[in-house]
Amino acid sequence: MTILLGSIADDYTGASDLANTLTKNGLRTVQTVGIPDPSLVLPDVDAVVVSLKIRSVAAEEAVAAASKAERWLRDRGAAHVLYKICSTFDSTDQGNIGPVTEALSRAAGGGIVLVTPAFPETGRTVYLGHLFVNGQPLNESPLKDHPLNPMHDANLVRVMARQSKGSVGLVDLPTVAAGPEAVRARLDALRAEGVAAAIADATSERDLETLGEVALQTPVSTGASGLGLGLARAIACSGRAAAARADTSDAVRPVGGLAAIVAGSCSAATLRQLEVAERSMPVLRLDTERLLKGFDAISAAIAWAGERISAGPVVIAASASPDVVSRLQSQYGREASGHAIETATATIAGELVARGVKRLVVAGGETSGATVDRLAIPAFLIGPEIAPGVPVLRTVGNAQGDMLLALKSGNFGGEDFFSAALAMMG
Ligand SMILES: Nc1ncnc2c1ncn2[C@@H]1O[C@H](COP(=O)(O)OP(=O)(O)OP(=O)(O)O)[C@@H](O)[C@H]1O
Ligand SMILES: O=C(O)[C@@H](O)C(=O)CO
Repeated sequence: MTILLGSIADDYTGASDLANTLTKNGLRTVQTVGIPDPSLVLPDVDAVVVSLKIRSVAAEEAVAAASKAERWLRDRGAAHVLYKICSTFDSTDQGNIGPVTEALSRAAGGGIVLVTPAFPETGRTVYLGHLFVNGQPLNESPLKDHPLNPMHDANLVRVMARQSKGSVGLVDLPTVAAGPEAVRARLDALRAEGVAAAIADATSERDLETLGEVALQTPVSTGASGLGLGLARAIACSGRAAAARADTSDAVRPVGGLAAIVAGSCSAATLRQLEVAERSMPVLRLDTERLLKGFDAISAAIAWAGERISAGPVVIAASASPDVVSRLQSQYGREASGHAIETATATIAGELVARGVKRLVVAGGETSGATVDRLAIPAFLIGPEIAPGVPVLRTVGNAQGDMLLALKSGNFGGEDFFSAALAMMG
């Protein structure tokens, strides 16, 4: 297998979002969880998205894991590697977008890296280096209250510079609108000034096609699914992708079994989706305060689910509003509370699967990462899209046999996302 496009995603939901975009834009794609074991049989594909869980770990750890994945992808022929970050640029002043981007660029021999989290289909646009989320500047959007990395600055040139050793420049919208030649000329000029990374504006798919065409001729880029769209279309236009079109129908063959939803995302979209789910499904709200005090919330949740799940899907959620989250964090610490709750939600998901759940929806990037690790799933085939950025996934190579999953990024999906997902999972 020769990979036309390699990607390293900093979390698992982001990986499935990207894999969905690449598939929709003509690349046969597989999502692996970490670097696959050599014994894992992968289908013949154009693109591999290696999912890592490195968004919120120490920068050195993120760099080490991403560097290993880059080596693996390059050894399989990937001439371009996209570092998939969140479309809301989730990170802190310590990283990890800057340090990982710099490490990947160094490994590829240096040069300027094009960076854009723009993903207009989900309302993420970048203008004059400022990120907007559904029309609101990042720092005024719900991301200001993110439990792990609250975003307080919409100026990505500044945000990226604070977490990078090299300097950061801007490719502005008029330049992008002028087309690939203008973007190349701007990157050359920035490189001559010693700039190591350039935030690129984009507000439309056309801008992303321009950026994808330019990025594809460089070894590394950093961005969200929008840049993936540009890269995929550039590869498809070059005629290098296999004649066989990406087909998602096989991935949703029925798997039977029970269905459940586990949510650890405290994002505004998830909170609304849970309210709506409460009208049609049993929803258990975990008492996270008691959980952190040592109460066995896991056994209680499993017992609760056991009484209901044979009658239909159940929802178990740790999710809470920003004021409740910040109260808990001030008492137990941001990392400690996040980690303890992720472990609890993943354990609950694992117990539900052990009791016959085969169709599972998980809300939240960190929550999905902990759950997929707990289930030891090595890879996913990409099924049809439930909502922009969220496909149905079919497990590959896991001990439980074929399962269907949906890993929902916190802010993705309409208010009826949960029932829409379950309807597509049979
Ligand atoms: N009630 C709560 N109080 C404090 N923290 C919570 C609570 N419920 C969940 N958490 C933690 O909040 C974090 C939510 O992050 P997660 O990445 O899962 O969701 P998200 O940020 O909405 O999703 P994404 O990263 O895809 O945008 C997790 O660490 C989770 O354990
Ligand atoms: O880009 C996004 O917004 C998502 O794929 C994601 O990474 C959220 O975790």
